[in-house]
Amino acid sequence: MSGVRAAVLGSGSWGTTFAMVMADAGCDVTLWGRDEAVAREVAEQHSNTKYLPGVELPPMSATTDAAAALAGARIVVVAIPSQVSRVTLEGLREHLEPDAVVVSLMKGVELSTDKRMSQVVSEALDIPLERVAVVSGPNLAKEIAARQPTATVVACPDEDNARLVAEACSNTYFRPYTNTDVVGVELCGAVKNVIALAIGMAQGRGFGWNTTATVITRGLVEITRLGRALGAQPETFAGLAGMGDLVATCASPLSRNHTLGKHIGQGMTLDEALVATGTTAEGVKSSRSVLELAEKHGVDMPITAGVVAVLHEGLSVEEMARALLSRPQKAEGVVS
Ligand SMILES: NC(=O)c1ccc[n+]([C@@H]2O[C@H](COP(=O)([O-])OP(=O)(O)OC[C@H]3O[C@@H](n4cnc5c(N)ncnc54)[C@H](O)[C@@H]3O)[C@@H](O)[C@H]2O)c1
Ligand SMILES: O=P(O)(O)OC[C@H](O)CO
Repeated sequence: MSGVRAAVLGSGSWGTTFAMVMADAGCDVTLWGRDEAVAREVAEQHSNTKYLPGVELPPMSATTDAAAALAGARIVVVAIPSQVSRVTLEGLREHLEPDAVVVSLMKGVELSTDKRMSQVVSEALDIPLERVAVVSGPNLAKEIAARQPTATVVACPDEDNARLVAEACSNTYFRPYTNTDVVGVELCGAVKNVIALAIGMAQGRGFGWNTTATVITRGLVEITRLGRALGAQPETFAGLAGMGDLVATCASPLSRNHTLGKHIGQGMTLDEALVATGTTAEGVKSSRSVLELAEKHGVDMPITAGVVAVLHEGLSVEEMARALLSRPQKAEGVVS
């Protein structure tokens, strides 16, 4: 999409990779981050060795000046940790162009409000939800930065805006599909991180593929159950943002949530696991807000509850497994 001005906020793994995706799609991209050295390296040396070692980036601008990044930007992409997005975006609101479409790449649910990231973006920037899109799918940044083929979902209530964003990130290795089910796509992205933590815990404890397949499948049931209670479309859960991302995140050692869970399963404390994993593992905090959201809507999410209990309440992985398997027998299905 030749020449469209885009700003990407967040110069970590996914922000830098998505800036690369859009630049390779023909956009005129400026990457914004807090770190002056990273911005200089991206702009002058076409690399970001802290987050994407060994990757050669296409030419793009990079700055720590948010006003400069946002000036003239038709598309603004947000790729910072979910829990700091509200305060960060409130500080940038005055620089947003009046016609800008804002894209959330974040896969989390806000603590204290239990809001999805598109809701947080809309409130923090004071723009309608029709101008907020979300991108979610099986999108491990390091594989995409190596220009390996993948697909994703661009969801927005306004189909024209979904198409605008899809065109702006469509290139030879990245294929977006559009969708209007923002609730479903966003919940898939946030809750799969919690399920990936559970699978990492199981694998770290030494459990094999039967356990992994069980947790993926029943995890998808939990995501679907919550999504349906919140008005999502059932078919979203079988798509790229649902099953697709669950498979990628739960199978790959590149997933930070999976890796952190594995450290816990191998016996580390949460603090030790956070240090060992580094960068953002959204599921650690979002597991609590997802569980709260489920409780508010009367939705049963036993795997999510188990993850919260292991991470934050001192339950062991063995105790979590026993608790999950000792629940009353029932028929298989999404609603049960
Ligand atoms: N990495 C992936 O493969 C991937 C893929 C899809 C979605 N995501 C999602 O994208 C979001 C960002 O993840 P990431 O992988 O880029 O994380 P990251 O840890 O690699 O980078 C986060 C960036 O945000 C910056 N940051 C942190 N606090 C900030 C603040 N207060 N103000 C401004 N900048 C701040 C950090 O300096 C860093 O540059 C997460 O919600 C994640 O779930 C990541
Ligand atoms: O590294 P994770 O666990 O944040 O997962 C990255 C992406 O969300 C995978 O699609």
